[in-house]
Amino acid sequence: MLIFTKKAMDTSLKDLSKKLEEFAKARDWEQYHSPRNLLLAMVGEVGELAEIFQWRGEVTRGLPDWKESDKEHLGEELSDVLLYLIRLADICDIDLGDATNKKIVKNAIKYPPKP
Ligand SMILES: Nc1ccn([C@H]2C[C@H](O)[C@@H](COP(=O)(O)OP(=O)(O)OP(=O)(O)O)O2)c(=O)n1
Repeated sequence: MLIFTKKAMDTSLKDLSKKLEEFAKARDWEQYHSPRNLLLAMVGEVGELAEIFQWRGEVTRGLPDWKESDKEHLGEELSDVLLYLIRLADICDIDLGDATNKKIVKNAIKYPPKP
């Protein structure tokens, strides 16, 4: 049986997409959210994400040695990348959930599991 936490159940790509649309509308920022601007903003956030790992050497899964504040920072930068990605997909009229599910199927055909 699959058990979801309340947090996970409450959040879908569509929910996030709607929140981002409302966020942009409320600030009259839709004019800035063009595909190219969003792509550049996302790449900028990927750079900030990379900075967190820069010079640390290899990192153990689960980040057991990291300070809570560093983990929080990581969560924020991951979120920034995701938010711009979702917004970019939305502005380009791509259903990201659907496209991702299709890509997972395609990947499974291209890379079959070990017999
Ligand atoms: N025109 C904009 C500007 C910001 N945001 C949202 C999406 C991101 O989640 C976040 C990015 O904000 P900042 O540009 O202030 O970047 P950071 O939060 O990374 O701040 P800093 O660069 O100071 O660390 O705000 C947005 O949707 N549209």
